[in-house]
Amino acid sequence: MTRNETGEDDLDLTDPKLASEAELAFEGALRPRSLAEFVGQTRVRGQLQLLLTAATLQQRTPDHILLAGPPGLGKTTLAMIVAHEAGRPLRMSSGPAIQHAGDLAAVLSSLVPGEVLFIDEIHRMARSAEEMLYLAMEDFRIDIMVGKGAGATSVPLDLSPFTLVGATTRAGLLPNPLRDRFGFTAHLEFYDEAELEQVLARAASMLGLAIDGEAIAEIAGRCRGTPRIANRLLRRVRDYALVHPSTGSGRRADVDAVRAALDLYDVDALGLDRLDRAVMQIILTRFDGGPVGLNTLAVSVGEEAETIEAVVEPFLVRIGLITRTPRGRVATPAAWRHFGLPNGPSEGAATLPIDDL
Ligand SMILES: Nc1ncnc2c1ncn2[C@@H]1O[C@H](COP(=O)(O)OP(=O)(O)OP(=O)(O)O)[C@@H](O)[C@H]1O
Repeated sequence: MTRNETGEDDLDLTDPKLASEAELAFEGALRPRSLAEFVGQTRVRGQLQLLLTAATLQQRTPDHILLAGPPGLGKTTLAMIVAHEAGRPLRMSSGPAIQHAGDLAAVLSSLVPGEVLFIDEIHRMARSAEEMLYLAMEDFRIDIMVGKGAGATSVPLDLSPFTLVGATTRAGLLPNPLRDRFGFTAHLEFYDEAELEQVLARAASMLGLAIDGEAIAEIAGRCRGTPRIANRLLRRVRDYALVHPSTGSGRRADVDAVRAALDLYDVDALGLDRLDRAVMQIILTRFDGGPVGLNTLAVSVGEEAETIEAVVEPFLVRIGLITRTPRGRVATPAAWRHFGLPNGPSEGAATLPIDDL
């Protein structure tokens, strides 16, 4: 990924991970501040509301919370909301920033009573820090090692009570002792189109962009069930409206503007981007529908196997374009249809263009 002169990254618009500083600022402005404003995730919202209200009634710090789910679904936003709703300060950190137990000790020992500590990507924290966190979460205490070698002693240090909110895209990578110490785990789901339409309508009004229901629905259908991608696509639509003003103000976008903007950025009607299409074209044309192994696919499209496995494949499976079999990935009949090929593996496959691989 490269940084262009406007400070934005040249990125795939449909990459659910956070991209640039410009996007960070934009997201900050759009984040809902309360559970009531937070769209969708009804079950998780209800669970969090109960947990927070019970803690308030008992005048204690809320239990530790683990937020699990794919990138861009609102984990950071929910952590901020938890602190806000509980009326407590928030400290933000992340797994990659905690590479030694000492890094964690410095954060924990400086927390004020009742503070909410958010650790994003908690599965990437150093193992030694994880072990320190077990005790901190359970007893609000840590043991600090003083000295080295045979003369080293451990000195206990009491901590202020705090609420840990951990976020992870890979809950399975967390060791059981850590997972078990969270009082509640929220599993965030992809959003349906009606929910994404609400996210988009709210963001459009905050951006001062007049956009009708049909245009919003068009974006909602292309954003992979992910609010971050929805907001990002909306931003490109707003750019398009500014550059191609249909009403003179440049603050109005209709469905034609949405289609033109998203076609320009290679995001198709199902939300597939260039990489998704490249993967599908390899499976459909070069391997006549599959099965194709992950590494073969990665080499064929010139991408890391990890990216194919973590970003491309889950989406293609979720929208029913491929299935995973023990022998590899196989295109479904819906995939043949989406790419304009009548009926599964056949001589027709050879006609599919592979020019943008
Ligand atoms: N339920 C929601 N309602 C409205 N906006 C939302 C919702 N969920 C997420 N968003 C918006 O989507 C963007 C991304 O959300 P957030 O940063 O919380 O995702 P995340 O799950 O923490 O992502 P990552 O795993 O990459 O850190 C934010 O701008 C936020 O405003």
